[in-house]
Amino acid sequence: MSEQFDAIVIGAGQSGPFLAAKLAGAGRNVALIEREHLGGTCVNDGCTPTKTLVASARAAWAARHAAQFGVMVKGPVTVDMAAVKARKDKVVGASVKSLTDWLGSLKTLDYIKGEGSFVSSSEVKVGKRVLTAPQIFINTGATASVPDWSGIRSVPYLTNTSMMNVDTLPGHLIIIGASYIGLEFAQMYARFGSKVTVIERGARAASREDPDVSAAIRGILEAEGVTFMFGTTVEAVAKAGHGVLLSLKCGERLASIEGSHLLVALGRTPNTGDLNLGAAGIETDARGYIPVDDHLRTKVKGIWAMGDVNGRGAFTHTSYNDFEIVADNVVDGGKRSVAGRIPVYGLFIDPPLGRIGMSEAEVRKSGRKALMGVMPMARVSRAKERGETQGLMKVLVDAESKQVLGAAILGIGGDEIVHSLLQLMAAGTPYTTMMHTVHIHPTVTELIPTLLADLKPLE
Ligand SMILES: Cc1cc2nc3c(=O)[nH]c(=O)nc-3n(C[C@H](O)[C@H](O)[C@H](O)COP(=O)(O)OP(=O)(O)OC[C@H]3O[C@@H](n4cnc5c(N)ncnc54)[C@H](O)[C@@H]3O)c2cc1C
Ligand SMILES: NC(=O)c1ccc[n+]([C@@H]2O[C@H](COP(=O)([O-])OP(=O)(O)OC[C@H]3O[C@@H](n4cnc5c(N)ncnc54)[C@H](O)[C@@H]3O)[C@@H](O)[C@H]2O)c1
Repeated sequence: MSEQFDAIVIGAGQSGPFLAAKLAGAGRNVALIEREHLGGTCVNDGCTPTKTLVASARAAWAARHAAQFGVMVKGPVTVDMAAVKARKDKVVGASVKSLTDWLGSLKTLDYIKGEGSFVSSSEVKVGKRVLTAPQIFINTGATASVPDWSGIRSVPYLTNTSMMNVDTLPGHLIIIGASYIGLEFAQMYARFGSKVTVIERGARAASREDPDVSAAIRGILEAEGVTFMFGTTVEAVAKAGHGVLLSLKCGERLASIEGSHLLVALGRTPNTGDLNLGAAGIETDARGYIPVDDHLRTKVKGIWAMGDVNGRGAFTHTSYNDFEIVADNVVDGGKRSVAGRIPVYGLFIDPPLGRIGMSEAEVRKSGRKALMGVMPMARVSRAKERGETQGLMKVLVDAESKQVLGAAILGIGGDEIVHSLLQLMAAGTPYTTMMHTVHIHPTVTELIPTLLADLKPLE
């Protein structure tokens, strides 16, 4: 006998729990199915713990550089990795608890621990239970991809998930992949005191960024002792003592490298393999994502897909925005759409990168007439006063409409400051409005009008 609900949510990532709560708040009977931890990747082994660790790494950096500010720290600065992990666990634990308490307080929400899989387009199995509902929402997220290199299964490699259990200092951490995950962990562990080598098959770090931004990111990390090996792929992996030995190919040249720990950070695979989607009549695309329309509906009536699993975003804020769109449409009778969502994200190295809209490369490819301004952070008073002048600011605007097309702010506060340009973009306000507004001194944002006053045609 199946159990009847008004709605079923599979996966408790960054949209599922909020949608389940919204539906329950509207008086609907909802089943929320989660096989691991409430809050999914972001809370348990993604944003929250990594940014907590980044904060510990920043404290280590500040203590080591205190003398440069006239502050004397006696003796060598050491990092207690068990205490770092305990602090991280506390922050994560509090977040999971508050989510658990909140969801537990909702009377028509049934939280079911287990793995959900489709039996038909209106039925989902969890353990021995079969649930049925006219509306089913998938929010199953993604997991670290693991390559099929020879020997990989015989070594204790790490992913972003198992990294969360590390409570000792790796002697030499080798990271494969120089993108968001690899770069954040690289700087963090270099600051904790590990030797860090990053291996990347492409030619630069953060290759989705423009070459000047990539080069500045590389410079920041190299200055802190991180070694990069570009144009390099792993051929095989083997155990070596307590660590790992990697056989590498750098162009035509063969090489090897030995490390105490290996972190694999080369992308994520959507969690669709366990859902038995065929029973619901849903097919994934070639990379395993669930195709959706602009309202996040799958091709099967009554089934939606939100978050990383739909391939329309790969961030917590995009997953949460998926919840807002679906909730508005399904509960409040709205017509919101994902079309036109401005791409925004941060890279949380220190100083961070804040990114909105199009890159220079994307603007060039679009062929439109544009203006661009670039300013090194070394020109910003606040950066000089703080003694942190690495990075650059870059803004692109449409030459005719004067609207902001995109921006990259790599520097102190870059992740926050870039939002001022985001609001101009969202409101369709010409950049000249910001140029003519008085800003607070001394801030980083006060230099954006100066940057805008010096825009040059993109040749
Ligand atoms: C190391 C790291 C750092 C990150 N940092 C940031 C950051 O700073 N900012 C940012 O915006 N994004 C960041 N991200 C990305 C962000 O974590 C994800 O985009 C975000 O979690 C959205 O995921 P989601 O809602 O799609 O699902 P997820 O958070 O992945 O959750 C999906 C949930 O579904 C469950 N599940 C899967 N299959 C089933 C099933 N069959 N039955 C039941 N349950 C199931 C899983 O157990 C999981 O709990 C980071 C990611 C990583 C890995
Ligand atoms: N700050 C943030 O918001 C944040 C932080 C961490 C993760 N995330 C999310 O997690 C997702 C995954 O991040 P990621 O860094 O794992 O992956 P990614 O897909 O962004 O980058 C993977 C990198 O690994 C390289 N690579 C792939 N195969 C390789 C190989 N065999 N040898 C050497 N290099 C190889 C690629 O060239 C690329 O540079 C991102 O898309 C992002 O959405 C976001």
